[in-house]
Amino acid sequence: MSELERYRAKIDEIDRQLTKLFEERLHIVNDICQYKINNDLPVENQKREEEVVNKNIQYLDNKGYSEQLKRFFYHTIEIAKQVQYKKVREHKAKNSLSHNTVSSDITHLNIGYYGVEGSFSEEAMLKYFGDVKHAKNFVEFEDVFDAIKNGEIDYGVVPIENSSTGTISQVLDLINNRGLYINGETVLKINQHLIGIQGTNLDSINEVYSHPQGFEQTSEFLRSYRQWKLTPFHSTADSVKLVAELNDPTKAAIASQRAAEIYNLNIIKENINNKTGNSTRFFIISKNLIANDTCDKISVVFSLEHKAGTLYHLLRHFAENDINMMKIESRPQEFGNWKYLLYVDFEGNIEEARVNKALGLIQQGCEYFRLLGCYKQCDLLD
Ligand SMILES: O=C(O)C(=O)C[C@]1(C(=O)O)C=C[C@@H](O)C=C1
Repeated sequence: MSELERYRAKIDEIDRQLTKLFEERLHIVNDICQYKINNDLPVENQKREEEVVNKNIQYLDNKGYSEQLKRFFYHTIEIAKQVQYKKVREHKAKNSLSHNTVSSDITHLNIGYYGVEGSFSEEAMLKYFGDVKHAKNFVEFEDVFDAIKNGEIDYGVVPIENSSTGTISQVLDLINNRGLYINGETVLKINQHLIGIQGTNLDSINEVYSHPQGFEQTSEFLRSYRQWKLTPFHSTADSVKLVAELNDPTKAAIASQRAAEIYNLNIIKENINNKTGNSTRFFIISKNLIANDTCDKISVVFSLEHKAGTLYHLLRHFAENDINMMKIESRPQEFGNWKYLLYVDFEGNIEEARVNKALGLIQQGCEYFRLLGCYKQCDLLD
């Protein structure tokens, strides 16, 4: 046996032991995961991770290997988390598919929407759920998410994308960061109007209120009135409410016809949106992953590592499994600079083998992965 062969024989024996221990560790990780599922605990526990790393550094005879051991445990724990996330995902998918769906009996549900009465989100809620008797409204996007998290409402309705201004990134980030799920979607045609009190006209106005989206969607019309002060407000409907309260012909709002009717104001100039086919897509969100076999659209989010070809290597799993991607959006990660999360919507149901295969492979290729929802896609208006 040459010298090199002798060293390799030693390595082989160490690797054999490591493999055995690795397997044992993963068995325990699975047990921990089951305990976490049963007790509704999160997979990640950063305090425990630090303990694991620091404790083991103490065991080193040669502290010069501290950095390397730290990296070794970083990868080991990362693998443990991926195994747990996969198990949690499978558990949730199984549970939700067997008995859950957005209930058609909505009388006992608490539903909330973004904005005040008359908001587009309220209209979207009525379109999706029908005649909701006791809906709650929330002034900020965060408030809708907080109300779902603390159990004040079962479902929330929020805008996610406008056909001319694009994704409302804040809502996308909130769904992921707050750990909530998308249960459905609906789309509304959005006609924006210039609204004011009796006696207001284009010459009397000096200040206009709206949500920033309202300004963006009507930017071409507003370009002819550069003298107007544009003041962003919580929501378009809230702006109408404010203008009604101010009762001043120099103030106007940009919002829907319905908001103008509710607050008893006049439309000074109708249909001022840049695009005639202006429409907005809304999400119905909740704490639970809710799906049944009628669902045909899936949303996921995963991290993009800082390596050449990562995007291609992850996205190819969609093409190779014959999955039609509908939308991709990249957003900066919450922590760390120049690190991104990729949000992908695609056609399919989480029970399909091709979907599970693709998601499994994507999950293996990234540090962070989360299923955001499996729901029924709505007809997009032209
Ligand atoms: O101890 C736990 O809670 C685990 O899930 C195990 C483990 C690990 O691999 O050591 C994995 C994930 C957690 O973030 C912390 C630790």
